[in-house]
Amino acid sequence: MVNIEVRDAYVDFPIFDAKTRSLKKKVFGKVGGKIGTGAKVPIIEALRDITLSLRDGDRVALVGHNGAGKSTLLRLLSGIYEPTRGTARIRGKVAPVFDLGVGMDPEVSGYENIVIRGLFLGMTRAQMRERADDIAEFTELGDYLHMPLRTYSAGMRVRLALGVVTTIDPEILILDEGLGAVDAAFIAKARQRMVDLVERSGMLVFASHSDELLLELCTTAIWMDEGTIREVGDVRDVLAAYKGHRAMWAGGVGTVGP
Ligand SMILES: Nc1ncnc2c1ncn2[C@@H]1O[C@H](COP(=O)(O)OP(=O)(O)OP(=O)(O)O)[C@@H](O)[C@H]1O
Repeated sequence: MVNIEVRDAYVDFPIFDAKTRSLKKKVFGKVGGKIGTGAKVPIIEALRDITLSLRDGDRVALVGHNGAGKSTLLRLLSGIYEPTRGTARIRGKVAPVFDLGVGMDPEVSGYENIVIRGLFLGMTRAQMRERADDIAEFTELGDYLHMPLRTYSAGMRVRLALGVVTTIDPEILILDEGLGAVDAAFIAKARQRMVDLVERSGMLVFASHSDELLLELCTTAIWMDEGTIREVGDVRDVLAAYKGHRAMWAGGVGTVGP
């Protein structure tokens, strides 16, 4: 059975080397979680009072401005962070995809990295060997797959990582956006593989600033704001509410043309 239950969860980061004097001037920024200065050490309250229940088949988008707590929540849902207070119970095997480059070794070849990255995401060596040809073809990296990863450009690395990620069979797929370095044509090619990946995943939680991708892959959405859940609902409704707020927050209404 695949599910995640989070109850009254908080995640705090105490900052031991902060310049507390300037914090007391209370110059508040527009982004980020609340900074508590009551204790001896300033504490960033990245998540506050999170209660959430996710089931098999859920396809959840996470939206919110920079520092709203999306990545922290994804790490909590992956079991990478423990809540400071409250509980987070995760049932199912999690494939966390935060930084596409994590779990790769710059000194070994692209082919070897296909296996290493697959192991990192919970696959077996045999499963990855079986899928290596398909991944190789998808990446279009040709003979570069025999070269050490350190010789690859940023976009070439993302191609390899995306090739691997889109062949796995996850129970719980946790995705943080990180597709910036690849060219648009490759993203278009990767899109169908992403859709197939999500279809065979038990559960998806996906944080992204791309409305288009969220609408394609997700059915419900959670709007994070200053470390709390501001709204949960149908992905279209929540995106519309968030975008309306974002336009107001930026000091304008809608987009400003040239
Ligand atoms: N390792 C950390 N140490 C200290 N503070 C952190 C750490 N990680 C996150 N934070 C703080 O927690 C808050 C939430 O950050 P988080 O990365 O979850 O935001 P986000 O919604 O993913 O933002 P973005 O859209 O910019 O990626 C921010 O105020 C950030 O400064």
